[in-house]
Amino acid sequence: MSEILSEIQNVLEQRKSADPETSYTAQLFHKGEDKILKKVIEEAGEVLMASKDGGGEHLIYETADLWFHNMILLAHHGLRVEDVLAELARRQGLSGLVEKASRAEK
Ligand SMILES: N=c1c2ncn([C@@H]3O[C@H](COP(=O)(O)OP(=O)(O)OP(=O)(O)O)[C@@H](O)[C@H]3O)c2ncn1[C@@H]1O[C@H](COP(=O)(O)O)[C@@H](O)[C@H]1O
Repeated sequence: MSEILSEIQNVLEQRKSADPETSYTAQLFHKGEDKILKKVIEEAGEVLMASKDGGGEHLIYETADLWFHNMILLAHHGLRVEDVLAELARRQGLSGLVEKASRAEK
């Protein structure tokens, strides 16, 4: 896994028990799931707007916000980035169209 994702994830784990007065992340954990979900949706909307504005640096910035808040949501549920990467690895080489067709057969 990318070193930066790993480092951020370690910080997130530490922030679960940190003082909300001193950390944005600790504030979100303290406010709980609904606030974290609200941020994920808000950041997804900002990604949409950045794309419609032409992408570029703005899209990179908003995508970083979205990924970061999604990592907080995973951590809230006791999940890790490695879990998502493992799922992506499992799907590697499996065409999305083939996977969709296999679901339709069930
Ligand atoms: N990568 C990030 C990161 N990306 C975005 N953000 C924050 O996420 C927020 C983005 O949401 P908005 O723009 O809507 O900001 P806002 O208006 O302050 O948010 P609301 O009041 O609306 O909730 C901003 O406050 C950003 O500073 C981040 N805050 C922290 N990190 C990482 O997390 C680490 C720990 O941060 P703290 O827990 O704050 O020490 C940092 O060292 C960084 O590595």
